[in-house]
Amino acid sequence: MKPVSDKLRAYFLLTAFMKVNKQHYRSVWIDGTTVHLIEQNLLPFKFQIYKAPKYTDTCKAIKTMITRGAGAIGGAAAFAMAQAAFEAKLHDYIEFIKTARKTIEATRPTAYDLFYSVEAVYAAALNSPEAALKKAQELADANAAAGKAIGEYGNEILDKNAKVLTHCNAGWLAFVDYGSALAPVYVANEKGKNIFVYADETRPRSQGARLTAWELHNQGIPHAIIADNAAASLMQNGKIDVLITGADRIAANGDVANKIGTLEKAIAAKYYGIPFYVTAPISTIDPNLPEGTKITIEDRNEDEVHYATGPNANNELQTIRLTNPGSHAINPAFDVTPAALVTGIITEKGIIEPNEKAISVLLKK
Ligand SMILES: CSC[C@@H](O)[C@@H](O)C(=O)COP(=O)(O)O
Repeated sequence: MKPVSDKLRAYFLLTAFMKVNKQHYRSVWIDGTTVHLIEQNLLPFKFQIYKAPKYTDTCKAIKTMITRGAGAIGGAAAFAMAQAAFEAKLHDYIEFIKTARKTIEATRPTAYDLFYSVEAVYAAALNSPEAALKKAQELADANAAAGKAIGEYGNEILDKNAKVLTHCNAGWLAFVDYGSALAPVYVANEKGKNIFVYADETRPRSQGARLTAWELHNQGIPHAIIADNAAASLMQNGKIDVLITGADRIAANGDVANKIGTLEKAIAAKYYGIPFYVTAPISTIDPNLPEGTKITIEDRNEDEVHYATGPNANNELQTIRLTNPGSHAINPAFDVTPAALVTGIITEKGIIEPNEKAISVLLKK
């Protein structure tokens, strides 16, 4: 990937607008060699920063979903690889960074941004820890800038007063900044288009009900949370104009892995003739995977289905069981939507058709 120019970086800083309590935050950043991450497991009830002084702490943050979402995972993984390079100075340098690379790559299997970032920062780390840190920072800046560009391109598909359905959270929390699926909504509403968003709750971890809703509320975007099983009925009743989601990995033929539940929304959208756009930076496209069926789908712990955490009447966070004690649950984290159900992929370099030819042209740009 091309390094972000000083001009682009300055532009980004001037136009940054993802704010919490009037202060601009990224979802992940590095200060010295300590990685800072917004603790997403506590949102929307508590806003807290998790500090990761060692690369293994950053790995833990990715594994336990303190940070989550393809772009944020990519940013965190890039910084983890840079942290490892500094830690490696005290050890057999090459052995240490090799092991660290494997450890970081083992944190989560589906989001391609993680592998994309680790590969690039590892290559830089072969030169020096300083080069690794520089590369990691460039990747984080590029991810934020990509979100802004996706927002500008995505704005073009949104009519005034459009009603958008989104699934999971692909807003700025899921990236370094700006986000993918919510970025077009942010840009369109800045331009006065009055977009309304339906946020699927997105069980089992409820990223839609918790994170997307929190983001939209903070940005003053009109929205409603809907139960996961409500979307098709809303489509049938003409309440949804367009679907926009993020992506965790896009295969070379345009098949899209995204949060579990995306596939059924895409099928319903096709049935009702509603356009379905996927938003993603180029770092989410895996050119080595010919089709989506080859994408590794993460199997997560069944407790995510059984339990949920939220505030009780005293505003203390409490975890409660939701399901029949004694029953098992199955918890695949992602599904694959075939390219034939996707209207277009909105990237930082424009909107493309979801097919092999368009993707290979895009990757050469
Ligand atoms: C920007 S990532 C795409 C999203 O729609 C979604 O699948 C996601 O946020 C990833 O899931 P998560 O398991 O929360 O890391």
